[in-house]
Amino acid sequence: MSSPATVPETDIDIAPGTDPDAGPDPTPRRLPVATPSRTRREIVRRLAHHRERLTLTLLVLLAGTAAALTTPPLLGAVVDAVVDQSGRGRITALGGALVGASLVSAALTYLGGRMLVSLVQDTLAELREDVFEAAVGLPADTLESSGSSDVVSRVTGDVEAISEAASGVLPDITGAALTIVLTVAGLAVLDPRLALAGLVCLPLHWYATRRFLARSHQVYGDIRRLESSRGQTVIEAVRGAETIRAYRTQDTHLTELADRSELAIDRQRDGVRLRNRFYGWLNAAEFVGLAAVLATGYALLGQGAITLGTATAAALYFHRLFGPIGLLLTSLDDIQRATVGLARLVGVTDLAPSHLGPAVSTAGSPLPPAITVTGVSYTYGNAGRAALRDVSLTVPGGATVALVGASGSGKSTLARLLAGVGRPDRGEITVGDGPERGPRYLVTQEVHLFGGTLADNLRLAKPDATDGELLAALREAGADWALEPGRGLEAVLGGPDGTALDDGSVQHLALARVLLADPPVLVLDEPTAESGPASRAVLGAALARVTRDRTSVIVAHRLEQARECDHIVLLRDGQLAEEGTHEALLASAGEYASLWWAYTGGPVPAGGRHTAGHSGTDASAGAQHPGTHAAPEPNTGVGTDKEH
Ligand SMILES: Nc1ncnc2c1ncn2[C@@H]1O[C@H](COP(=O)(O)OP(=O)(O)OP(=O)(O)O)[C@@H](O)[C@H]1O
Repeated sequence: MSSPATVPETDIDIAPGTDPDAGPDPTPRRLPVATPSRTRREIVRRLAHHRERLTLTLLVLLAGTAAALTTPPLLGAVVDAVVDQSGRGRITALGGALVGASLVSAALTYLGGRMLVSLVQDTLAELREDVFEAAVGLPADTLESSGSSDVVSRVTGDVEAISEAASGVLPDITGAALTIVLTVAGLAVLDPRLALAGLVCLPLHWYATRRFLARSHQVYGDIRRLESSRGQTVIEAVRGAETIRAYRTQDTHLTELADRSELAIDRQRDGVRLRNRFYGWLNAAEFVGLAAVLATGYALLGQGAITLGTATAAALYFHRLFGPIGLLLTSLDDIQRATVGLARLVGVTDLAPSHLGPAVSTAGSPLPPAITVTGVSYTYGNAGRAALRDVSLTVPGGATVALVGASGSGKSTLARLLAGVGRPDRGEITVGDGPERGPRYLVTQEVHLFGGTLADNLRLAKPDATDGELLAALREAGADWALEPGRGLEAVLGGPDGTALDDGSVQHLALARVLLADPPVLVLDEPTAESGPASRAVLGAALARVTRDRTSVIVAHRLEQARECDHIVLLRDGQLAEEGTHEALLASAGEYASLWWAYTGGPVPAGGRHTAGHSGTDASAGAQHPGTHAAPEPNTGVGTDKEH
């Protein structure tokens, strides 16, 4: 596979080039937005899952509308009965039928509306879940480059817009659409000429609607993007409040926020202007249509072609259309907003791994997959220098490979790419026979603990794990502290009343999560870096158990950790400098050997020097001058650049 496809093979657009917020500040690359046809297909596909419910709902609504449409002819019949002096009995019977039809219509319309809302809300809930799932699974670089508020605004603002449209206008517009169709049919039954007269308003409706839709899609899309961009500015300012205060750049940030708010407000004003013009056109169309029906009715009555009751029924029918047509067209506003929201949600779901290509399947394969890295280069967006340059290596299936090298040599960057977090600018990474994406698991030293119990934190990795499995994983990960009396799976972690865990314990928990998730490929970035010497030994043993039977890559800060691995890769300045087994690398007397002898106080390789006897020497510390075999300084801890 060549360089990464940022957008999958589904037909989705990156937000249009006419990005209105390209004004005050270049905004981050946006998450994709699905095209209208892709959005339609997705909605149809999702509704098809509820085919029976949908059919039943439409039938109930149709029956309700049909019942309502019996009222104009019944009223017309009352008029004729009065004109013909048919007697009180007939008029009373017609009145009773009118009341009955109205009650049946109201009951069925209410029931159909409730059924429709519940159906749409269920479908929306499924979509929302998929969006969350896709967002959580997005590579960090996609999220970083699109700005976190983009995702946030999609799962809040967009879902809200759709939800409002679904419960507010959708039942009404479905009823309105049915009413329009049945009313025109009713008019045609009364007299086709009356129906034709009513239809003269259609060209005006058509013109106004097309004009409105053509512009409003763009305007509403712009509004949502501008709001998301404004949100991003606020989030960034809150996150960086300390820095902003330290550098006294509050004014700059406030100006930027004001600029973005101004842009959003301007575009919202455009939206209001657009709507007002549209409503003006609708009123004009209704005036023309009713005038045409009344004039035609008057002419036909004059010729004796219809009765007064029929003319009355026709006028009432047409008048009944005002409401539904107006409602349908004015609801286009909400529908348009909801459609824009849907396109943005479908755009995110299309980024889910299932849409990006087949996941690597290890089913049926006895060995965990090998990882092949070919000519991989990577540069961070804001950095001038490449973090990785043309790196190629192979991790055989089931092997454990250590990455070592000076601080900043690219170990963490390579680890992230190997774990599928971010994609190389050039070159490719394959896992087994599969593409770049696959079931890989990354553990960094920054293990996140969520509020909740120990069991909750473990079940993140395997939601259906039994208590027995959780305890077994903890035991195997060396987390004996968790099994002590008074602790246990229900111990609450974090918070004022919760159990505080030290760094080593948190690492145990991370390893237990790996055992539960049981991934075929595991990438561990500095897994024991934060632990003290005693717990380091326990963690080291646990690490050996965790890496067993999987393909593992470990960013090894301590050389004794690297020594335990099947293969060692030394990076220098973003390039692969040395690789081999511990013994082979010592024999070659290169940089690795130099670091090792410095650490253990053993022989000094030719041309090298070392400071002997550091306990716990960091494999990356001290080697700040790429290419030199300078001995490491005493261990000063782990690399400091943790901005990944
Ligand atoms: N988020 C980032 N943005 C820009 N540059 C970065 C970022 N993260 C790392 N770098 C740069 O990329 C290069 C490789 O960094 P990386 O963290 O991969 O090295 P490392 O060998 O893991 O270092 P350490 O042992 O200190 O963690 C360094 O020059 C670093 O400054």
